[in-house]
Amino acid sequence: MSSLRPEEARKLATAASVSPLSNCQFCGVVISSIADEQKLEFTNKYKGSCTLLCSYDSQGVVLRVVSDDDRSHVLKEYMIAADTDAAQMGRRSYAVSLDADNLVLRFASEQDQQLFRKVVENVKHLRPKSVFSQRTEESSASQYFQFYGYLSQQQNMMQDYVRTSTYQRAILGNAVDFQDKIVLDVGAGSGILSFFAVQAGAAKVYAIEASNMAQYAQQLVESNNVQHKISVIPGKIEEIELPEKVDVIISEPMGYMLYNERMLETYLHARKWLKPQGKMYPTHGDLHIAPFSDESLYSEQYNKANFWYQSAFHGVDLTTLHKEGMKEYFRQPIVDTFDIRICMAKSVRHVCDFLNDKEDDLHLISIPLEFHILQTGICHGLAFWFDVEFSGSSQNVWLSTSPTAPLTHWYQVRCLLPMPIFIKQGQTLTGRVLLEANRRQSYDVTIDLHIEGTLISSSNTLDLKNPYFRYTGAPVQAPPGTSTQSPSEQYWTQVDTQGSRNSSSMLNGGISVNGIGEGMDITHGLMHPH
Ligand SMILES: C[S@@+](CC[C@H](N)C(=O)[O-])C[C@H]1O[C@@H](n2cnc3c(N)ncnc32)[C@H](O)[C@@H]1O
Repeated sequence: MSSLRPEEARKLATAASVSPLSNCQFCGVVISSIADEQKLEFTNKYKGSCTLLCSYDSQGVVLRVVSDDDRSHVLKEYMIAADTDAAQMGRRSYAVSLDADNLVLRFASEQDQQLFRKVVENVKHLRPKSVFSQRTEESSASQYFQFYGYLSQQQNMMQDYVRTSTYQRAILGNAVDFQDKIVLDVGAGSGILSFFAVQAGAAKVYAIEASNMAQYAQQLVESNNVQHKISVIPGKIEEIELPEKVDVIISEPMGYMLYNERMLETYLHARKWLKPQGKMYPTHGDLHIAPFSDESLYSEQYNKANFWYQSAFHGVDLTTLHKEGMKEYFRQPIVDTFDIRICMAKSVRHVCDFLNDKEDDLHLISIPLEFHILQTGICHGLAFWFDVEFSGSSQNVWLSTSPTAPLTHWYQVRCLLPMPIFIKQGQTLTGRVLLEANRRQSYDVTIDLHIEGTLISSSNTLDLKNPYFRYTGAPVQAPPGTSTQSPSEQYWTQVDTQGSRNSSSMLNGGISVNGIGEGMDITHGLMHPH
């Protein structure tokens, strides 16, 4: 029989996310001490069963033992501290060394034993590591959540008009999926998506945010008077508890090249809270991959590395580092935008199904490639972009980061080959992209390309965590060599030369235009020489 009140049990179960822990108690506990360690003989320490009263203080947990028959006075007081030795014994018992006593606590139920274990682990900081902390270096996580704790970073995303408006349209355009529903916002940030869910009629939104932004989200919730609808829960999705399952999960977990930040895993993890037939907004993501040709990008990187090719830089020979310099530059994925006509073949699409894919499917992603080359040229690497789709009951909405769509803060990403390959129209380029997740919340990206029927191949491994942000804001240039007509003639054709001819003849006829007229011979100035 458990004496733990339901709300206390819940708090203990969520020990990792609730701080400070509240007090709790276990009754019906039989306490034995080890009489003979060799023979594993136990003697009852106290007559009958006892109640353990646990209360937290700064040093750990104070454990008071009272008899179940007479609770009026404390039989013994122990301290469970970080260095307390403790171990589970079977399903209902726990061995613990407290002061000079080696005790075995036999609990009334398995559940009690498990909850007690959480109490001990929490004190000892031995609580089982969450999925998130298992896969993430501590330094990476703290830097990551510090970044998202800045209002300016949330603002940066919120001000991506294409992104934010598309989310709002996807949610409001499918209000039927939100009306009176329970919603989970994974990585709520400022809470903007939670507000959209409320606008669409949600009954309740759980907004989970691991960074300090959770406090600001709470302020926005209160100042917008929706505290009865939006419940901000600070913490990581992998570590928090919800009081109920949800109908819809909303999130914006996409990083560069879709997978950077590894937040998609968090999004998939959150499905443990989704009711059967529940909805995911967005529902799936498509990663597009295409071979590209861009000599100017290639030579820009190559020439930067050539700095290390100097044999007398201020009198110092740098050339020994040239190879490493080259490697470093070519390990950086390039983040910027481009004209899609640099792509030499139709993109290959790799789908991530947010409703069905498993979290660990994203640990190693292998994407086979087959491109049918549309234009002869030098392939300098692979270009990547992604789209996500919100499959709603009323309508499907797409958010695209394609070079053919309006620019977003995800731009596009290109991975260069240090050794580009010449390929002809009609040839087939095969190979694969391998995305290997790392503990820095990112991926090592290996690209392998091979021209079918030849011995020509090229490969590279890049570090997605350390991209080169190349975007300058300058308008995208058409790739050289794409004009099939005279651009000069094309320009003048679209200018209304006929209109200016008409006005000049009117001037010749003596009619004043804009006050310029009689007596002034300006006709040749208005005429086009043909
Ligand atoms: C790309 S931002 C999106 C913020 C907001 N939903 C929006 O659309 O403007 C992702 C947010 O998720 C949070 N986040 C990332 N991983 C998380 C996790 N495991 N648990 C909770 N929050 C997380 C980050 O701190 C960040 O604020």
